[in-house]
Amino acid sequence: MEHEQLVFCSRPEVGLKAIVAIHDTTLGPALGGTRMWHYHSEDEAIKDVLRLSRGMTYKAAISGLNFGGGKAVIIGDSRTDKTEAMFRAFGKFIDGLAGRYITAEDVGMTEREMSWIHFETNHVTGIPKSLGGGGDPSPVTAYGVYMGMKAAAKRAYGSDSLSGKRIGIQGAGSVATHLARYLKNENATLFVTDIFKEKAQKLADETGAKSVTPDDIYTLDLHIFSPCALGGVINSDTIPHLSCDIIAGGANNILDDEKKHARMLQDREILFTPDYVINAGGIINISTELQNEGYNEKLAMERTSEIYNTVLKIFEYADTQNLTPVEASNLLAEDRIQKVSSLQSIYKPKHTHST
Ligand SMILES: NC(=O)c1ccc[n+]([C@@H]2O[C@H](COP(=O)([O-])OP(=O)(O)OC[C@H]3O[C@@H](n4cnc5c(N)ncnc54)[C@H](O)[C@@H]3O)[C@@H](O)[C@H]2O)c1
Repeated sequence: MEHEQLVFCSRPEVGLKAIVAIHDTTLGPALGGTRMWHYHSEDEAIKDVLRLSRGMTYKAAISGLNFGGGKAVIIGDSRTDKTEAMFRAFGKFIDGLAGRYITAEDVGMTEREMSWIHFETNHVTGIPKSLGGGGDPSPVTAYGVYMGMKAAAKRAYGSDSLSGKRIGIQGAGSVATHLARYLKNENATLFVTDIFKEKAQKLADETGAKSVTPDDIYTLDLHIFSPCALGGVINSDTIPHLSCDIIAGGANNILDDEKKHARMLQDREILFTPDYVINAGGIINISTELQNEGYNEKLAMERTSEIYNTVLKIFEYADTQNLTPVEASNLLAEDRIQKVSSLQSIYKPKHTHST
């Protein structure tokens, strides 16, 4: 997948085994979260970090940000294995990359760990608001998913109102919770699921959703299916069971095989809203932490609301070029990277540089 750099970090005394992947730094330093997950093997972790970091390159590019794509994974159980020493060791490895990679939160991480990493490096975002950061980015991510979902509804139904729409949310974690609140306020009819039944039930109780089993979410009769758990859930096994008009979710890499499964959805006339476009609120949020003026929530929300227009633009481009939305989005992102890259031959005195 044409990565620039893959870094293995090991400190057995504190249980740290981490991998950092830097995919592309044409637009700027590689920005992307750290995921802590109980991978079954190193191979599985490598595959995940390679895919996720590539996704970040496209996400930053399509969102108009001056950042490249990177991601890190820590192999371990986020419920039992976390220690201050582990994350400080990780912070030292990040610091060693001297700003080529800037980390943030992802699945399995909280502000507490970001603060531990911050003890050792400044190349970290998503630190608590009390320390000048933006805190947990998931509320902004959810807002972006909501905006992207509305744009998809506009495209499919001619109106972006989600009132009365039957929407299934997979995963009852951070992004899903904030998303469900927006959807409840619009009077959507919600269904939620999680591998931890009590999490799904808690969200259902709060939002008036119906809690369903993890298997049933794929077969429900829905207007919109919103995967907000892990990647790869739209695949050759699940696509034949789906009964929905739109897929618009916050999870990364929702399609198991991007090309093949985007086509399969197109053939079934299911509108797929590219995940990395609509879940970009998180990176947009943390990117404002890196400005000279510091974190700016209002600006983050304003920029995230632009996801609505970006999604409509992608659908239009896909139409005119006879592409799937994912192909269209990838081409638009690559086009921006290429055009910005071609500007590097213009001489610019160092003191005028800005990010
Ligand atoms: N947090 C952010 O700001 C952000 C930004 C961009 C993308 N994302 C992506 O959104 C997704 C969710 O992120 P989050 O921060 O809400 O994570 P989270 O850990 O808070 O929530 C994920 C939830 O999904 C559940 N889950 C896992 N596998 C499942 C399955 N097969 N069926 C049903 N439930 C399942 C987990 O139990 C958990 O409750 C991830 O793919 C993440 O990469 C998050």
